[in-house]
Amino acid sequence: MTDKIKIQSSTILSDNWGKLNKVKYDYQLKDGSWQTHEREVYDRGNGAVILLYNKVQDTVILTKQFRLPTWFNGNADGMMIEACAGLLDERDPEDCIRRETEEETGYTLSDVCKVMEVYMSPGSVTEILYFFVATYSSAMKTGIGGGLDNEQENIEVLELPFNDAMKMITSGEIKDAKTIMLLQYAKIHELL
Ligand SMILES: Nc1nc2c(ncn2[C@@H]2O[C@H](COP(=O)(O)OP(=O)(O)O[C@H]3O[C@H](CO)[C@@H](O)[C@H](O)[C@@H]3O)[C@@H](O)[C@H]2O)c(=O)[nH]1
Ligand SMILES: [Mg+2]
Repeated sequence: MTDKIKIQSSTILSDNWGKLNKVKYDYQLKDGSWQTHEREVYDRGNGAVILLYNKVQDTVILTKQFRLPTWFNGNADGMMIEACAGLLDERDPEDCIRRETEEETGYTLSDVCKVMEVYMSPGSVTEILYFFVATYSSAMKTGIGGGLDNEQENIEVLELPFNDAMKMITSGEIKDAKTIMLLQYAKIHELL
């Protein structure tokens, strides 16, 4: 914790699914002087995301689902193609992403590899996202996926050639940051 920050006040603007606070704080500059800032901070917890890849087939598993915030901001049908991801509960990120993968894609994984931790929107959202990769095969398919009915997820599971997925970044069909980061990670590290 830094001693360059002194919180003056924190006001809850919304406390529902996530918590939105307005925070007033003093921030010490390099020259030792202090400035007063006000920022809104949205806390909806942390998350985990995973790219499933198959070296033999050169394919990846992605998901497709409706994302309301994107529909409000230029995404005509609101559908997003994304790597499988979920919010963390009390379990650790690896346990969570294994469970999320089963729920959303129907695959039960063996080894998973954590590759990075990322603040996805550091100016306003507290979330850290834990990034994983894992190999999959048809033998690991133990369920139908699709997400939980009681969470109204309606997730479609896509199996795509890796090269097609990479081209979909350029074409704009894939516009989700975590998904682009994982596909590029796979390319840079020659996972497939
Ligand atoms: N009632 C209610 N339910 C919500 C709300 N927001 C989300 N939910 C429910 O909570 C579920 C969360 O599903 P997860 O699979 O656990 O999370 P995610 O939405 O896929 O989150 C992942 O992607 C996000 C966006 O990229 C990431 O921010 C997050 O860390 C994670 O990786 C959603 O499907 C939806 O049913 C809300 O405001 N109100
Ligand atoms: Mg999800």
